[in-house]
Amino acid sequence: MIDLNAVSLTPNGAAALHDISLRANERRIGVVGRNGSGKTSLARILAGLVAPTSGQACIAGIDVAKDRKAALRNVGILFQNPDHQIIFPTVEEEISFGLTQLGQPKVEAAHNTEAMLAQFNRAHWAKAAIHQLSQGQRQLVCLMSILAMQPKLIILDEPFAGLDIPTTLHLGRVLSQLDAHLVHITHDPQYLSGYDRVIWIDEGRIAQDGAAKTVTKAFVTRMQQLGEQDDFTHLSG
Ligand SMILES: Nc1ncnc2c1ncn2[C@@H]1O[C@H](COP(=O)(O)OP(=O)(O)OP(=O)(O)O)[C@@H](O)[C@H]1O
Repeated sequence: MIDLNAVSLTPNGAAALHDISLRANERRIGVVGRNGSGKTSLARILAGLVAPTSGQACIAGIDVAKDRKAALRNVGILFQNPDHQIIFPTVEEEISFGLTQLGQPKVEAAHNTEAMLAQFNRAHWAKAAIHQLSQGQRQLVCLMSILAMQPKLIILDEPFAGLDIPTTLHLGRVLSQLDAHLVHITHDPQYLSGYDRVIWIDEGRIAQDGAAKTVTKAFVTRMQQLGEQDDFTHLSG
């Protein structure tokens, strides 16, 4: 599913990712790392939203930076802040937009939008004004927009940040039931229990990659050691 070959990303001259090579086919992959370590940069590369400065990123055999249309079919990305993703005033417009981007005629897109809302028992949201929904509800709209497009891989960049406990649990249940492959970026390793693989990114490089339990344990131990030092010298920039 994921094939990164010597990927580097150097926006504005400073490297965010250095020479990352990675092959992965697990269904549930976690990504952890400090602030500024390169997690979001990696997410944007995987989704094809930015092209690597050097190297190549392929998802399901597609170079996602070069073939944007195929990338849209294969990869969905859910950002931490739904407002960075939402473009349209109503829920049905937001969900059907992605489907028309995939080439579905308006009638088909409308039908599939209705089906997606019904699947989440949210048919009554169709005409709702998105700005009147809560952050958790807007996050669910974004997730429905992505799921409607039936991607093979979904990238989650801190999907629970700012959500209350019941909303987090609800979204977590929805995510755990998905057939799609997930790459879940988080600062909270508890969300990665039961995952197939965890990758720890540090200063734009893979610091550790392996079984979820082993990597999250090493990561937490290291983060606690750094926390005890009580300084911010590791923050890049
Ligand atoms: N478009 C850009 N222009 C300049 N620098 C960038 C750009 N995108 C990322 N960077 C830099 O690359 C580094 C990695 O940033 P990134 O957002 O990927 O980190 P992160 O691990 O997601 O951080 P956080 O956990 O704080 O969200 C940072 O030093 C950041 O300032």
